[in-house]
Amino acid sequence: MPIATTNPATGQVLKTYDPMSDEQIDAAIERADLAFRQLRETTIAQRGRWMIAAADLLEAERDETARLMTTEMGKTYAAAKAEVTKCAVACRFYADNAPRMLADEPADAVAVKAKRAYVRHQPIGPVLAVMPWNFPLWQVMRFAAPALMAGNTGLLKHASNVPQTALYLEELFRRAGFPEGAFTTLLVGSDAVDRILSDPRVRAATLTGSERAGRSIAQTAGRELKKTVLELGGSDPFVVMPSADLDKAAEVATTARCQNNGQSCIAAKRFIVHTDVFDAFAEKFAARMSALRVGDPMDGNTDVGPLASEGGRDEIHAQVQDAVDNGATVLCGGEKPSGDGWYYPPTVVTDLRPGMRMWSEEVFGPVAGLYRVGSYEEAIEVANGTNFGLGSNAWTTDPAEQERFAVDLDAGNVFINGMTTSYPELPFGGVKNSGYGRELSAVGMREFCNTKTVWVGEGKVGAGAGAHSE
Ligand SMILES: O=CCCCC(=O)O
Repeated sequence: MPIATTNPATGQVLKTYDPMSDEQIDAAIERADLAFRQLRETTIAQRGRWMIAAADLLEAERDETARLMTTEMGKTYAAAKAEVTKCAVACRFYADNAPRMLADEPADAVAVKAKRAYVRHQPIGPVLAVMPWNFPLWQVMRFAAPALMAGNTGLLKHASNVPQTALYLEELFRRAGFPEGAFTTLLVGSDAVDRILSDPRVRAATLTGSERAGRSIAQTAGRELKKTVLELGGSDPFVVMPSADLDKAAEVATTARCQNNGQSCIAAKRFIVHTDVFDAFAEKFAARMSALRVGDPMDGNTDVGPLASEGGRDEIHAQVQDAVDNGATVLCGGEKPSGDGWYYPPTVVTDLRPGMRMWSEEVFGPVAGLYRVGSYEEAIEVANGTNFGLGSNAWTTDPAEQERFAVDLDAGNVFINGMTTSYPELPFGGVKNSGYGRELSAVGMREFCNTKTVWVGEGKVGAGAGAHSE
């Protein structure tokens, strides 16, 4: 894929970039390594001031940055502005909370026969971040803010269709005051990732992307014995039980499916509805999905903009067609529009069965699969009957049932009576083929830290180091 900005609303190529040469990549890794040595000597308070400066810049430049993202990948301008704001909030959150998250943790010195023992969290070095286009600023920020606050440096290999957003990020951290090389954008294709991660100066990698990309990076990291955090796809269930408020559930279901033009790993994708409320929910949901306005993402009245690529649109249409050819029913949408731009209408498909592509694959666009179930047990079986396990939603006002869902849903995130989303305060990640490791919160920040045990003895004969007799 060429490194280029192509406007999904028109299909027009606006700007292209040559990939960096091997020499340029080497020089960037060298700068990241040098910057790491510099950054680890700075105080957390200093890094916090730079992170706050990044938040200030993001807020001041919100509208133009949002326009850039909309032009590169088609999300609505309103959603893009909200994304910039979310990034600024995360910068402030990590500036404020990193001191607490990285503070030494005293251990029980007596129990370990020490004079003093504690756990220290130290940075590990340059981390490669391979990031997707769907939240081009946020996906990067949720890695970069905690990583830089911890004293690591970042090397970003962003998706090839968002090069201008990627370059903006490098500039943002530089202008905020971080040392040269602390955060670098590598304009490279995915063929360069193996080489970069194999470089001994690069200590770890984080990837948000497809299962295929995750397997590839995990293979390299395994060979090189490097830590990885992988956030891969999802086919999130959205379960609706008889006690649920159906109007609210249908409203949130529509947002949960069509947020970001349907292109989110944690978008609800499979709507699993108890038979007692199935018809009522289906009617409300299809009505809301059909009412969404599809169009120019810069227009404030638009709910759903174009998909990011022509290939992405062809893929979801092929998934819908496959279901229809095999006996599924389309309640709304399902027709590929002609004309410029890679638009696709909000679509609801029901009567899905195992063997259909929509049953087992992630659908990355505004297309919902609707499943009828007869009991709690069947709801759990369908919800967990996927190789993915990222987010999940359950709608029920019964407290006992809420507890059961929290335990039984096989996912990294369970949201009851609400939409799955990420918060800087909460860990984010998946199980099964949705990946491993966590981003955000203290858990995410420490993924790229050396959690170091420090044991201090008396240093005298008969006490301290080596005094363990058992
Ligand atoms: O594709 C993944 C989307 C994550 C969105 C979020 O962090 O809220």
